[in-house]
Amino acid sequence: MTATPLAITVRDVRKDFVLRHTRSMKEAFMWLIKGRRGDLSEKFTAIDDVSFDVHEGEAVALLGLNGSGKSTMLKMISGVMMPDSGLVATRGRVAGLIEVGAGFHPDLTGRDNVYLNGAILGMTASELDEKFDAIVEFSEIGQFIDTEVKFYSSGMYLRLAFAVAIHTTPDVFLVDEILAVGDEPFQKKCMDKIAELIAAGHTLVVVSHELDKVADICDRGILLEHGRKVVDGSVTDAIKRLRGED
Ligand SMILES: Nc1ncnc2c1ncn2[C@@H]1O[C@H](COP(=O)(O)OP(=O)(O)OP(=O)(O)O)[C@@H](O)[C@H]1O
Repeated sequence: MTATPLAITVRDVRKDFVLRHTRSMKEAFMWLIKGRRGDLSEKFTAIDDVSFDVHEGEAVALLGLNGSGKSTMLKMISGVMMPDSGLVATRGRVAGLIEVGAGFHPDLTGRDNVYLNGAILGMTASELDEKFDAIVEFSEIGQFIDTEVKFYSSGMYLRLAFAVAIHTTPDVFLVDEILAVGDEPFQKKCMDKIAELIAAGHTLVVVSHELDKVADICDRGILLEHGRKVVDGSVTDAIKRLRGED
C-alpha cells in the first residue's frame, strides 16, 4: 500500500516551561550577593524529544495521563505554541478546537465572531457569506447569534466554535478534550461530522480521556508519558498500555 502524503511532521521536539517558585527574601538576597549565579527558577520538560509523522487521512489519538503533554503537543501542531527545539510542520488548512472560547472576542456577537473566527481560520468573506446559515444551523445557537458571546455558556461557545471550524473543511483537524462540554446529542453530531471528515480523506488528531469514544474514531494511538512518546501503534495497544493491561 502506498502511503498518502504527509499531513503533520513532528521531529525531535522539545518544550520546556519555567516553574516559578516563591523565594524568600533571604534566598533572593543570597542569590544577588553571589553574583546572580544559578537560576532562581526551575525548568520543567513538558515534551521530551518526540518525533512522529501523520499521513493524510489518518485519525490519531494523542493519549496519556493528566499532565503528560498532550495539549502542549496539540498546541504546537496548531501553531499557537512554538517548540524550544525540533520541528513541527503541517500541510494544508489547519483548524483546531483547543480551548473553549479561544479565538472568540467576548464583546462581539456570535455573528461577528463567526466572521472573525472564520477569517482567522483562513476563510474568505464570500466563503463565509455562503456558509453562514449552515454554520448557525449546525450550532443550533438560534436567536442567540446576535448576543455578545461573553454571555454564552461554555457549551454554546463550543457549539459555535465547532460549527465554524468544521465548515472550514480543514485538511488537518485538531480536537482537544473540549467536546466534553457539549451535551450528548451535540457530541454525537460532532462525532458524526468528524467521521465524515475522515472518510473524505482529511486528517484528525484528537486528545481525549474518553478512551472508548476515541477508539471508535481513531485507528492509531500515540501514548505520552511524562512528555515522552512510549507507544505509537494501534489505538487499542496504546489504550491497553495506558490502562496498564499489557
Ligand atoms: N504555559 C505553561 N506554563 C507552565 N507549565 C505548563 C504550561 N502549559 C502546560 N504546562 C505544564 O506542562 C505539563 C503538560 O501539560 P499539558 O496540558 O500538555 O498536559 P495534558 O497531557 O494535556 O494534561 P491533561 O490530561 O490534564 O489535560 C503539565 O505539567 C503542565 O502543568
